[in-house]
Amino acid sequence: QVLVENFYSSSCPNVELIVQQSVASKMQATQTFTPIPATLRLFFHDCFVEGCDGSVLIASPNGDAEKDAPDNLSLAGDGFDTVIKAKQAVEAQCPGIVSCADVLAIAARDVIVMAGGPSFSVELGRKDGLVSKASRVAGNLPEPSDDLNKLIALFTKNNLSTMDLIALSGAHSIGFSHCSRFANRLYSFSPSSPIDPSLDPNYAQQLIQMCPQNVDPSIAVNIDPTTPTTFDNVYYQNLVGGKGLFTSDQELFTDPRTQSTVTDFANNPLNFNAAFVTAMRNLGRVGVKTNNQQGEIRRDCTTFNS
Ligand code: HEM
Ligand SMILES: [Ca+2]
Repeated sequence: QVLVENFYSSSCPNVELIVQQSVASKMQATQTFTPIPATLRLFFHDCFVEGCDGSVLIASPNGDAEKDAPDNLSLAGDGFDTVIKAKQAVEAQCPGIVSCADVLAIAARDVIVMAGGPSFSVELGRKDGLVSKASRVAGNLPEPSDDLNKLIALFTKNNLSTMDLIALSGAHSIGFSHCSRFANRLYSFSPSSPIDPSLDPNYAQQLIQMCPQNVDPSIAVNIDPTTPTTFDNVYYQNLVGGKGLFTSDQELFTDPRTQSTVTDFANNPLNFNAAFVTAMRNLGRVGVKTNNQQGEIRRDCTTFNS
């Protein structure tokens, strides 16, 4: 019923090395940063819908799989590709042994390390789920406009604490967002103030420059304007300075319930790292399936076995 760190120690002792090397060659091949944030976000979106079970990886010819849901359309292809390739590398040495859900969990850790974040051991033993439906996504993923009450409620539903919410939001230390996800904060915040007053005015002007009204919907900006390709605690320093990109980010500093933790993480990178590692382990336990009734070891991450 529970995950363990050494789950594959006799059945596939090199699994973590194989995944890490595969992720490294994906990085070599793409020559961009994009696989790193894409893989981390993919893990989050997997765990919050049906649990950490690889359900997000399934491709449907009918376009009705989990990945086809509106909330998942902005998951970058490089994240899927990173996991699918890593699983292929694992299958070549340990066929039918390691789940896609576990490969995704290992890859998510590896990309954090590649971006300069903390390393940690990953609990393993997940089975791959048997359900992947677009219709099961709505309401299970947070929206960038969510306030703290909504965020806490959603994380609580997944057995995650407010501390986990604050720490995991630090993933927004890396990666990109499309303009549409925060444009309301620049142009239509409230009748009296079209620009969200919790935004630093200079940062707001920069965002308006990068994201003019009617901007090409494919344009994306760095979520962390300061150190966008380093996994660090500067995200929290940004929040203190009014440079949280989403309402969901900025709320963590605005709301008195979470402000002191944000300030602590801004000042103490080691406290952030420790909380993040704990929170990633908690995230990796969400809704996991560990027996053969609940799931399978998928051979190809994009299709159920049959
Ligand atoms: C707390 C509530 C959260 C909200 C509302 C949220 C929302 C978003 C949004 C709107 C984007 C931009 C997507 C786009 O336009 O392409 C994004 C990107 C991202 N999110 Fe979150 N997120 C949250 C939590 C998390 C968590 C817990 C993680 C991982 C542990 C995470 C990791 C990422 C990463 C790495 C990106 C960048 C993706 C890329 O560059 O491909 N987010 N998030
Ligand atoms: Ca899932």
